[in-house]
Amino acid sequence: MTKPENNTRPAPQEQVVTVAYLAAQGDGCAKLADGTVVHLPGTLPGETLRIASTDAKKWRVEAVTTPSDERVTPPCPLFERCGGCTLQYMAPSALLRWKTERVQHALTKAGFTQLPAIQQHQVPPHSRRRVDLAIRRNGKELIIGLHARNSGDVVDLTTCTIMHPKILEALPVLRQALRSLEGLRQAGEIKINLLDSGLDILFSTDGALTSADRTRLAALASTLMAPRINWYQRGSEAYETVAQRGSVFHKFGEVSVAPPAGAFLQATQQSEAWIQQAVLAALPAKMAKRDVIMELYAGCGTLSFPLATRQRVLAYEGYPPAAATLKAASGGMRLEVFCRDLNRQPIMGKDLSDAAVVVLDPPHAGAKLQMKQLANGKPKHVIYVSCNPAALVADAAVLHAAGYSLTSVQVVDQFLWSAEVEAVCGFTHGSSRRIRSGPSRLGC
Ligand SMILES: C[S@@+](CC[C@H](N)C(=O)[O-])C[C@H]1O[C@@H](n2cnc3c(N)ncnc32)[C@H](O)[C@@H]1O
Repeated sequence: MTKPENNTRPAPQEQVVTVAYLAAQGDGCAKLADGTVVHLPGTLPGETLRIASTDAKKWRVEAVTTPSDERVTPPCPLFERCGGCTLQYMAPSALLRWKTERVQHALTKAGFTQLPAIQQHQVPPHSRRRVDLAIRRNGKELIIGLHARNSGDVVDLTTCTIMHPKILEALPVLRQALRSLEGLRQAGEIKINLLDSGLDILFSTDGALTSADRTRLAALASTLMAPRINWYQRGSEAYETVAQRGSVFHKFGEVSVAPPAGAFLQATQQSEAWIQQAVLAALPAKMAKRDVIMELYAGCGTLSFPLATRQRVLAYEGYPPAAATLKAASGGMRLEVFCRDLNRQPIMGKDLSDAAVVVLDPPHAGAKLQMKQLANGKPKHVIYVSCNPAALVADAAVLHAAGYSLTSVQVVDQFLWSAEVEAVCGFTHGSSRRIRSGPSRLGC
């Protein structure tokens, strides 16, 4: 018997649309015939597309009929599957321009209508020195990689266009060694930091390590010449060192620090230098000997040590191991370190007003409570390092309302082919100094 035909499914509708702009995550946005805006991932401004839908809500791209000049062949063979570098079809120069526009848009939305010339920087491929990957058992295989697009599956990173070669080369060795761990039942996570002392590894498993596992991990540290491997069982707060074969250190300029496992570092060595230089360049030209810089969200000292070469610095950090690292390395410098949760206990306005400059580099969510206090204290200069344009809108709006003007902006694209962007913004209170506005300058 032949199956009756299902005539209930509607025929797909088709439309031809033109992409007008990119949304925050880089999806192309186009208007349908009825004026509705649709998000079309994988498309670029100016492109003409044939799109189709069966329910008038979800539209898919059938064909890019007029591709943009800025469309390129994605360099990574895993591009279609891996959820990591979703914008690889965009020429790097277009990507940097778009990220710069996002920062400009954020500052304009915050109220700063007159923007200074923006210096831009972009890291090259194969430079990422800090990765956070998922581990999965798949039969006899072990997968280490990033989540697939729109799914919880993990794509094995057999290659990668962003990772530093030293991390990429370690992955086959890690797969081989972690596969044999009895404590790894189905899943785990691994963070790898490429420090000056070598690979620093922090990983988790869903089971307890056996003594045989610990022997295997000691051998793994030797094979990778990794000075340290730390481990925790999922759900546990604390990690432990399971292999240590040498000292762990990382240098910020002349200063050597011993970062805790999984420590925050800027994504690449080059972008770290650009961010440091941008912060130093945003300092006022003249400072008195007694002037103090207050630094909030200091981490292990990426900015603290360069700043301390200029002035006395009071640095605040909320993660105790990072604050301890910073403190341990601060000897002999004009640097005092305080461990403080700035969400619970922000520095009060009256204390901030004593600082000649406040430098802050908050996490992704921004610094809402701390900004209120900055607006109360009104220190003369504020240097804000942003990793999230949405948070920048809110935080910079507080400065605008408090009477600050924007004096410098540098954009650093350190997460190539993603929508992430860093910006270093200098603000001055009550400045009547006219800023030089003009076209952006490419500084990379
Ligand atoms: C974007 S990182 C910047 C670190 C450092 N400036 C650097 O460039 O390496 C943000 C830092 O803020 C710290 N942090 C996050 N939440 C905090 C809080 N509530 N109070 C104080 N510090 C916090 C994190 O531990 C992290 O070190």
